[in-house]
Amino acid sequence: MRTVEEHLRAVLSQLTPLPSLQMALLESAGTVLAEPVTAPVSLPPFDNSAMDGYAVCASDLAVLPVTLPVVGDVAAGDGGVIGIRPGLAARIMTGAPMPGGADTVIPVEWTDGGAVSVTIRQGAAAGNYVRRAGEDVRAGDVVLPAGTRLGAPQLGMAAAVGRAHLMVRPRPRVVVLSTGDELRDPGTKLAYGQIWDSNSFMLTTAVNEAGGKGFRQAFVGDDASAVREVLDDLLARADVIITTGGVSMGVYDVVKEVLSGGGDVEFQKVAMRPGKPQGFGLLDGRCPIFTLPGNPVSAYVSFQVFVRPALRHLQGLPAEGLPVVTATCTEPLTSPDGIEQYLRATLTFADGVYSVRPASAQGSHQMGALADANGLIVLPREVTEAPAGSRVRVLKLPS
Ligand SMILES: Nc1nc2c(c(=O)[nH]1)N[C@H]1C(S)=C(S)[C@@H](COP(=O)(O)OP(=O)(O)OC[C@H]3O[C@@H](n4cnc5c(N)ncnc54)[C@H](O)[C@@H]3O)O[C@H]1N2
Ligand code: MOO
Repeated sequence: MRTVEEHLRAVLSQLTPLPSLQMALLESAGTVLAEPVTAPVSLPPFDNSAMDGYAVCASDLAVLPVTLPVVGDVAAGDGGVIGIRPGLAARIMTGAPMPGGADTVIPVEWTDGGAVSVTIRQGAAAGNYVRRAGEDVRAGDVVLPAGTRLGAPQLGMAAAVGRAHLMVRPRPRVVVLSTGDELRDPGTKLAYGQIWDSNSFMLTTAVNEAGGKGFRQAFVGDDASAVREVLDDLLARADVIITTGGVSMGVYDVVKEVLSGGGDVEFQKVAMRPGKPQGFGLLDGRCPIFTLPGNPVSAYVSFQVFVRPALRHLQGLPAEGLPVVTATCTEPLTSPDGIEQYLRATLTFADGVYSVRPASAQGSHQMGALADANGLIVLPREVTEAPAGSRVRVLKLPS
């Protein structure tokens, strides 16, 4: 049997990051920058007011109250035609350019709010509520390095430095296909022996959580020609395909049957629980395909351990898995020798320390315990026993 590390290495060795392309700003949400973004101008581009009030000369505020004539208004967006000198004030709005000659801003609350002349009750030194040109970003600064995942603040930053398009690596389009004669769509009636397809919904969501673009394909039954037809079809629109089911030792294990022949996909037993039967390859020599086991918990754990790092690699990011913490386990644990075990668990953080409690239900069909968990305890291959109070590694599940 392969170890988890060996299987992951074998998967990653066959993947190359997706080519970068130019995308409009909003479309690029969730993609990864393939170029550094530099600021063509400083931000703010000009000295401006942080408050609605009056632009004045600080030297006029030595004795208070003081009354000054108001020479005019400056609003945000004004081209800055107004200037003042000592003895004068300009009414100014937040974001408006500082008038020439003014060196400080007095908020309207510290004044009588006059339009023709203003009486100022409270003073301030030069620079009060003035936002200086370049105090946020300087022209020429790299504001977003290549390899940044574009979330809301990063898109805002790109827009703030005037970018309408960015060179990015797109979110990999990942199509999830469940297989099995027993499957039916949620919302329909079940006959005895049937179950609702949960894997495709779970994994499509997991893809999105991992930065990919998930698409759920309607499930197919245990029919080799139907599976082959759907897979052929998916080649045109998927960067990655994930199947679930049909890969163990049963006589209806149709995914294995369809993909074993061509040599594109290798089926392996990996020394892990859950998730032992794994398949991976390049369909038609080009499209990565993961054939994950059908048991829902096995499929989910396999996704987090193998598919998540692969999706990151495709986006040119380090092929990392879920974040890991060390926690004190509240219960004694046992594990078969030579198998890496992933136990569904509840992770808590109190007084600066993580504790973790394994779920009592650890079957690979037991979705209840998975849905209730926020962590996976990882027991390495060589560990067969861990007494209560042991320090264990825990993968934090996306929330
Ligand atoms: N003789 C052996 N039998 C099994 C072995 C083995 O080594 N020798 N391995 C077991 C392990 S471990 C796993 S994991 C499963 C993997 O089986 P398959 O990938 O072939 O999956 P299926 O047989 O199609 O289904 C397994 C199980 O999961 C349910 N399932 C399948 N798809 C879905 C879905 N989309 N949504 C919800 N549930 C699904 C299915 O009904 C089965 O109960 O094989 C063991 N057997
Ligand atoms: O490996 Mo199976 O994935 O244990 O249930």
